[in-house]
Amino acid sequence: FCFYSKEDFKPEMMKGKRVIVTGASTGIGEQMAYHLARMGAHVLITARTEAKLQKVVTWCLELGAASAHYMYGSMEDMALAEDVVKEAKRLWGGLDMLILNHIGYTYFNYFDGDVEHLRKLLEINFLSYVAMTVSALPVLKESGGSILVVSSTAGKVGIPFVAPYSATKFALDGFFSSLRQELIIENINVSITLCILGHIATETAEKTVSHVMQKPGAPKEECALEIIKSGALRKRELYYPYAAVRIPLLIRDWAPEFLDSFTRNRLNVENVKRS
Ligand SMILES: NC(=O)C1=CN([C@@H]2O[C@H](COP(=O)(O)OP(=O)(O)OC[C@H]3O[C@@H](n4cnc5c(N)ncnc54)[C@H](OP(=O)(O)O)[C@@H]3O)[C@@H](O)[C@H]2O)C=CC1
Ligand SMILES: CC(C)CCC[C@@H](C)[C@H]1CC[C@H]2[C@@H]3C(=O)C=C4C[C@@H](O)CC[C@]4(C)[C@H]3CC[C@]12C
Repeated sequence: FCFYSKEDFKPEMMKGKRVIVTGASTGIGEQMAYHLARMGAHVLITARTEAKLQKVVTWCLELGAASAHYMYGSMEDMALAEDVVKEAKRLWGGLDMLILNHIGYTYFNYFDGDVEHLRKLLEINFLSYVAMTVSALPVLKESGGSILVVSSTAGKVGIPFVAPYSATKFALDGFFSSLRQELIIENINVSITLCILGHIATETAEKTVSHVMQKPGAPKEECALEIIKSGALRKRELYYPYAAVRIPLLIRDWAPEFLDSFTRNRLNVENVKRS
């Protein structure tokens, strides 16, 4: 019964919806913008590099977006985070979906003790997500909208060489899982979907980790579509690729030492030289 009663995703669900996608100049965010455009949504995309955003907007219009706009700047600046939501209100008079996806640059290596890097990364990867959510909640309440938070296996289990990044992703789980409970208690019709992603073949990821991974990452196009679907269906969490993410999570609380050693064995750690 549970299986058959589940609602299916249809692209028409996103037609005319007003969506913000952050970090959409490259990678998974860029692919989400293209999927949304094909579905006939209104999109407002963000990142730091204006030239790349311009190209993505042009493609979105070509693909059939109801409208496509961009805003550029660094998400270290909480004023920008708030301005993006203000711009959506100005353009469309409301908002249906907030997709929080951007991340700041981080290294893949032994923790180097740089606390300032961690502080900056917390601002970009975590605090700006909270700031955007605070600004967007009133309009999302009006529309019965959704918040999608893009996270990672490294935001649920301990993975070596990503200590600062991992900290910011664990923070997202704590904050947004707590907020989700409060929205439910108060009968507020805004969904929160935490998207737990494994290794995805984006340019940044391939550059950063191809030397330690034994297999190539999953396709970014399919990943982007699964994220949109999970938000439209108001799921609590998404696991993509399903088995590669879900199985470690099931092992996590029952055999943590086993998962730790399995993870270390799965990475070519000898290729990581202390920098
Ligand atoms: N790829 C992977 O293997 C995995 C990715 N994820 C998650 O998926 C999401 C997307 O990752 P992916 O597509 O690989 O990332 P990319 O590096 O391809 O894209 C990152 C985006 O964020 C923007 N960005 C970078 N720095 C800032 C900043 N300071 N302020 C605002 N925007 C910024 C970039 O544009 P610009 O440089 O122009 O600002 C770009 O648009 C992230 O949340 C990541 O944690 C999770 C698990 C695995
Ligand atoms: C059970 C285990 C075998 C699973 C191991 C999976 C590990 C190796 C996977 C899961 C999540 C992945 C990281 C991620 O989330 C995002 C980024 C940011 C990007 O800019 C650069 C790559 C990086 C650091 C990925 C590196 C590889 C990670 C740690």
